Amino acid sequence: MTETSPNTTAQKTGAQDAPQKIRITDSTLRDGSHAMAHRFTEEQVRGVVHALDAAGVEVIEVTHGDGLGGSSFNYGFSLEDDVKLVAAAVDEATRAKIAVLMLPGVGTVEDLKLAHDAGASVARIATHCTEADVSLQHFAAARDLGMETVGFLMMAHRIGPEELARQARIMVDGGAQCVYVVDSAGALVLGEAQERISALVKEIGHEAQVGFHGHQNLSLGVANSVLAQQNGALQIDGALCALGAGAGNSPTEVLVPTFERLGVPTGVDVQGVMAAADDVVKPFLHRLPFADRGAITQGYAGVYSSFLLHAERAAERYEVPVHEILQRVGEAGYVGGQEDMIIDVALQLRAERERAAG
Ligand SMILES: C[C@H](O)CC(=O)C(=O)O
Ligand SMILES: [Mn+2]
Repeated sequence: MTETSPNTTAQKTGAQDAPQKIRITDSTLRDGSHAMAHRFTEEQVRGVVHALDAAGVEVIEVTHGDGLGGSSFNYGFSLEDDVKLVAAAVDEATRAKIAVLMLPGVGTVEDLKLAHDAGASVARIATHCTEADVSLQHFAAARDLGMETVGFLMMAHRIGPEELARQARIMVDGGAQCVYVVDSAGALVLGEAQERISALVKEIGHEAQVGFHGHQNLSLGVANSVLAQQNGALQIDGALCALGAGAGNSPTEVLVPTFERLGVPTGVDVQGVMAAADDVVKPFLHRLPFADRGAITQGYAGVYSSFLLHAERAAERYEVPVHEILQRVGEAGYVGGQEDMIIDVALQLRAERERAAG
């Protein structure tokens, strides 16, 4: 069975059978880019890739937090060019595949080609959970380039399991070999993650794999990942030290020993991945991802995790509480790409406060 073979074993075997191996994708160098305000250096990228590769992590994602082409005024400028960092990661890895993320419209097929030329071999194409159809030409291009393809249905809490499964079907018909339930807001609570994974496995599991990408805003990233695996997910995302948007991602160094204790093979060395977190990532962090009031509000109100730093900056500038901004952003239902609306919300709150003060 190849790494990207469908979930057939998960569907056919009984509970007593040995669990199928899952694949961990580490997103420290992509989702973690949000938490680092996109300031990763080449030296940091090399250090993280070296440690993850040595520990046996099979896929390492390296891109601006908002994917290829994300370096911009709206999302935040990268310190280093994405393609340069991808090339450094490819150079450093001895066995891991290097993945890139792209959001159609933020990045283009041309960006994907450049990343592929630099050695990236996995294309993760992300859309809002209701917009899978915008990914079709990008899956086709990635397949033409010979890349492995993964679909990312972001903000998966916003629609029900059956509708999400229909969107996953669109991605698979377009060429995705795996589709992820992406809990961008860290808002899915246990059974809600489980139901979405089950619906996708039922719809696409005989043709493609299903994955889960969690955020820790309600501290459920690891628990939701376990439930995802138990319901047939074969690809799980994590990040060292949880480095990711909002309160961060499911920590890779917690996922690996947890799955080992559950008897689920990951192929990753427990001590190696714990050392990667402690010795390589922790020393360069200015702040550890943490479920503070802003991040918890994101999980509670269903707000895109990547909005956290944008909201914190607006809160400071317009002197309004960050959790109030995020609560309003959640009520308004803004999605990735609407970062500028955070300023609008902060200005509204500020005006309301001034009116109330007379
Ligand atoms: C572009 C986003 O950061 C993708 C992601 O990791 C998520 O939605 O979560
Ligand atoms: Mn994420």
